[in-house]
Amino acid sequence: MPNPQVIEHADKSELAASTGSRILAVINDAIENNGIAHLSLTGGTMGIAVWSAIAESGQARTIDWSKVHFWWSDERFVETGHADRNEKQAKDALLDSLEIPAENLHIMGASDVFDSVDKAAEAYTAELKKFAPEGQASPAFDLGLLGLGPDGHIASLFPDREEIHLTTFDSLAVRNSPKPPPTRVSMSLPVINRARKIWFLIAGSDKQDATARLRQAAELSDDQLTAEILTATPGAGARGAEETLILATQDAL
Ligand SMILES: O=C(O)[C@H](O)[C@@H](O)[C@H](O)[C@H](O)COP(=O)(O)O
Repeated sequence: MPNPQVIEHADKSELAASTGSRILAVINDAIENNGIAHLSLTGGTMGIAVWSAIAESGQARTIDWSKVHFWWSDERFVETGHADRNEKQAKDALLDSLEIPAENLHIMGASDVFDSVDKAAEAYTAELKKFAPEGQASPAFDLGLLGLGPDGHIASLFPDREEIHLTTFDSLAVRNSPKPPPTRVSMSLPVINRARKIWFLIAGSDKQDATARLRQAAELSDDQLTAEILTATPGAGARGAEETLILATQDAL
């Protein structure tokens, strides 16, 4: 896999606007080449800001949204409609205003739908499998978007814990998350990495330390990424098959 590349942006709004345009270009390409696009979304400030930027730009109308599938790399296990839900934030920012068939929105289970977070995680593993090519456990995403926490986490894979080391293509239940809310569902790293492109969206000076660690790891080949590096900075393990971009604001670098 090629090593991650850094692209610097002046500020959050430039990062959101330019990433929004890039996302639409990836979707167009995927539809042109394969007739379908699979995107894996993230929550977090920038993860939502890109959808608001697309909404403001008016560019959304250029896409046939019936051909686009939305997945989430993690979700908060709270009830449907709760303001903490990553899917709710993305819907409010843009998705609800588009003509997307309900079956294209692959939403991780909410606490009013599943009586345990384990069942919500199992259901997502099954949903991924349903859309996987023959012999695979999940679809290959055309694009996976990721935020990076100030501690170096991605999705709900946090430092100094076991989850980042899971090697199966599953979604997993996360309890006692250091970032609230405490109960979550997350894709495992192998599922996240089944992506042609992975883009980190990173803004703000509180991300400097984590971004520096990510950039250090970006110099390493896949074989050099040790368990120790992954434990300290889970984001270091995320790499797309064709491309990994660190799209960041100046103050995050
Ligand atoms: O569920 C979550 O909390 C997010 O998916 C998480 O992984 C987020 O992307 C990062 O924490 C960055 O968030 P910010 O962009 O808000 O700093």
